[in-house]
Amino acid sequence: MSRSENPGRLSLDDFRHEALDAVGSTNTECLERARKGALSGLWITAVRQTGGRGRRGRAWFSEPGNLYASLLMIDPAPMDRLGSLPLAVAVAVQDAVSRIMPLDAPEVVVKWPNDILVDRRKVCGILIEGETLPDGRHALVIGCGINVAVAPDAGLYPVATLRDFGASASPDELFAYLFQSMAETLSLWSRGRGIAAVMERWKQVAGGIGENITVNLPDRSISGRFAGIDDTGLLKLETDDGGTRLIAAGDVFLDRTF
Ligand SMILES: O=C(O)CCCC[C@@H]1SC[C@@H]2NC(=O)N[C@@H]21
Repeated sequence: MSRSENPGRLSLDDFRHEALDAVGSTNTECLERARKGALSGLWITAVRQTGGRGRRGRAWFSEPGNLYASLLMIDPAPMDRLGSLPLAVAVAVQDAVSRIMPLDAPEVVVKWPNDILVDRRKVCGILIEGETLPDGRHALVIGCGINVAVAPDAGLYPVATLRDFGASASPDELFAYLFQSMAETLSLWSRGRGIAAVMERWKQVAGGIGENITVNLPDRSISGRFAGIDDTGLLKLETDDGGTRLIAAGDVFLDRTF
């Protein structure tokens, strides 16, 4: 397929990086750049953020020592394919983090859809935000906060730093791996047929498949057996009544060690 038939398709050459010292939020900065005409593939990193944002409107600890990085994408895929984007991002982050971990460290595991865990503790938060630009294009920003050296307690999940497991890489060194893995993974994902390969990789690095889990939905919690994901990245939950529910969004809690 030519680029004109699929304008969102990314190639490795589209990715570039701008490093800042302090910024309000790297996600906000990317969205502002998009409004001024920036193209897909722009990474903004910052040593610290003065207004770092987490999911559900929570603040995100953003002092120096951790990695704060956001990637801008413009119309990366048709809307019906975007549900798999958070899982593709998780695949790339899992790969980058794995590369800086010592060989004897516990495995780096993905918890649906895109939490990154080591020893069942969260080491990275991912916030994907989007907006429609005045010219009708859709900007998406993928924001990654990785606990390299500091792990503030978020209350919801146990947390850890990569240093806790003996990783000595700096935020800049980790970013070099993230830049590479995100470019490779998203270039593949942005070609329609590449999604299947990325979803297969997600299953290989996922924790808890086959185990009992609880999913907190906005209005209630449901428990069941985590039966994996469908082709579009939806979570398949087998419930006690014998049915299978497909879940698009929710907070997953693993009932057991994996
Ligand atoms: O709540 C979460 O788990 C998501 C946290 C995402 C934090 C990152 S840090 C870089 C980017 N800029 C922000 O303001 N948030 C994201």
